[in-house]
Amino acid sequence: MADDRFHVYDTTLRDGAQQEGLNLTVADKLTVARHLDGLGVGFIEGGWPGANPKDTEFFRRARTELDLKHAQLAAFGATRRAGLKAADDPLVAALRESGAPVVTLVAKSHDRHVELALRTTLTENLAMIRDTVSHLRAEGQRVFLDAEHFFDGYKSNPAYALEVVRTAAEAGADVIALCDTNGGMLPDELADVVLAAAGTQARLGIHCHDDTGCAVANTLAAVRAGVTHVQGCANGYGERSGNANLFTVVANLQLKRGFDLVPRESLADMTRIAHAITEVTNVTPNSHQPYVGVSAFAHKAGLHASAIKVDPNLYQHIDPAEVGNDMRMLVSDMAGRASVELKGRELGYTLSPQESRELVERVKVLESQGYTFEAADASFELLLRDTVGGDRRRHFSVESWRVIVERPAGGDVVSEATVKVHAKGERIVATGEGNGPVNALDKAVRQALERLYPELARLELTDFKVRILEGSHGTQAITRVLITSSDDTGEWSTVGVDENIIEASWQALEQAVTYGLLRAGHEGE
Ligand SMILES: CC(=O)SCCNC(=O)CCNC(=O)[C@H](O)C(C)(C)COP(=O)(O)OP(=O)(O)OC[C@H]1O[C@@H](n2cnc3c(N)ncnc32)[C@H](O)[C@@H]1OP(=O)(O)O
Ligand SMILES: CC(=O)C(=O)O
Repeated sequence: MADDRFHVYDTTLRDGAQQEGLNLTVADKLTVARHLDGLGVGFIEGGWPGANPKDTEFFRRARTELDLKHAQLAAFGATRRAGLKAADDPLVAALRESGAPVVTLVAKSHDRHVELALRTTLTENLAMIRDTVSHLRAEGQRVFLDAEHFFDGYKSNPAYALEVVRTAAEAGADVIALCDTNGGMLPDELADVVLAAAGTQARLGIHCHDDTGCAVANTLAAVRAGVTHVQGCANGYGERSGNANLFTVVANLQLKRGFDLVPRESLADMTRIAHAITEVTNVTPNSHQPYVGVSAFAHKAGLHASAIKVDPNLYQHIDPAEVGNDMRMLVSDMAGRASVELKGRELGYTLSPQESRELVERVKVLESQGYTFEAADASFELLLRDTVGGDRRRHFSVESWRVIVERPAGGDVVSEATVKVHAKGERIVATGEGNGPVNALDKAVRQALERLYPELARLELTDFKVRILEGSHGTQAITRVLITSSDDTGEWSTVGVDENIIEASWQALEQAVTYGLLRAGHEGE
């Protein structure tokens, strides 16, 4: 069970699910809950039982299907309707019957919202809070209260906003989470309001939206001002611009402020967990996300690399391993000798100063022609091998290739490719038919080489991207082709550039096959 003195409260399955385009099934929610529990958060808000069948079902299935090691489940819902008894409100009943040990009630704390949105009196709103909290407490549930629009409410009517906090605490709510619902606050003004709310003596929490890009900063400012309960969402999911990113909040508090929030080994699993959750949500991971993004510790500038060569801490705020991430060197026209030397080391090669100089020059010239090695790791390694070993990658040489694309009268378009290659002392001529010219070339080259290199059967082209580099030349523009290939154990990318799209594709394809053969253990002749 997590430490009760400071709460890490996740609301991915409720507020995170309010993100446009994010739709979770009950099974997805159960999976995300397991990942969050693996991270060691204290509370997982599972949804709003009674508001929709899926959330009700989630709490029903959670009873038997979730075996949480750290976290407690929280059911979210609103205070009773105006004019109704809490015990008679069907939505309050759904919270009671959810089986969740914790209920988080959302309550209005902004006078204008009470009058305009709830269409009731300020006094009745306080009664709704008091009744609902005390009813659920009497039923044996722990109650937290989300004071909706607290900061805007405080600006409008400070005495009323504070009265909401007091009323909830006196009725038995353990934590009053102050919500920046519209996400419009900045850290300094938010901290001042938290300090004012601390005068109520209630235990305070914080729930921030990211509409000013300050949700994490606001959360940290609130902690500094005394809150002991932080809410947020995995990967910063949430309505509009999202919620405070819980991963960033936890990493900041634990690594920069010395809080002991999640087990050290769980923090070191954070990058994996963040990505595992994106697999479930089907939301493309933000590669630039602090701490856990794939680019969070990727270095492109040559000057950075030259300092990192001496000491990685010179250009990194933490050791990436603390959050389960890795440092990566990117090679591009911004590289220097140190960049390629370190990248070489990452790939298992030791480059001499002369080789590094030569390689960096080749990279810069090729990038000026349109190649990109940052996105084509395998092409860079082949270039490196050429540089250090003097063309060590000849598994086959190409005499010629030809592609015919034809649409016979009344028929479908067909492509046919012929390749003439030399490999292991043989001259081989092979043809392939495909639904497009690149597919036909791919089949022809496999047809030519598979007898000599049977491992090629495991190689698969998984992605093919084309980009026009100089649009001003219309159909004569320079084309860049990036191919991603995979085998049983991983994937790699290669690049080709030419005015002719088929030649650019062929370059990327030839390198993809060569690299695949290297991976299969063939050093080449
Ligand atoms: C800031 C936040 O993100 S809070 C979470 C918001 N999340 C959601 O709204 C998602 C789930 N919501 C729903 O499924 C639906 O809105 C329901 C089931 C809750 C309510 O649906 P409906 O009964 O059709 O009402 P509708 O959504 O139109 O209006 C909400 C009602 O709740 C009332 N209400 C709003 N906030 C509160 C509150 N804190 N306490 C009590 N009642 C409230 C409104 O005044 C309105 O009442 P009315 O029916 O008398 O007009
Ligand atoms: C409760 C909540 O999600 C908010 O006020 O933003």
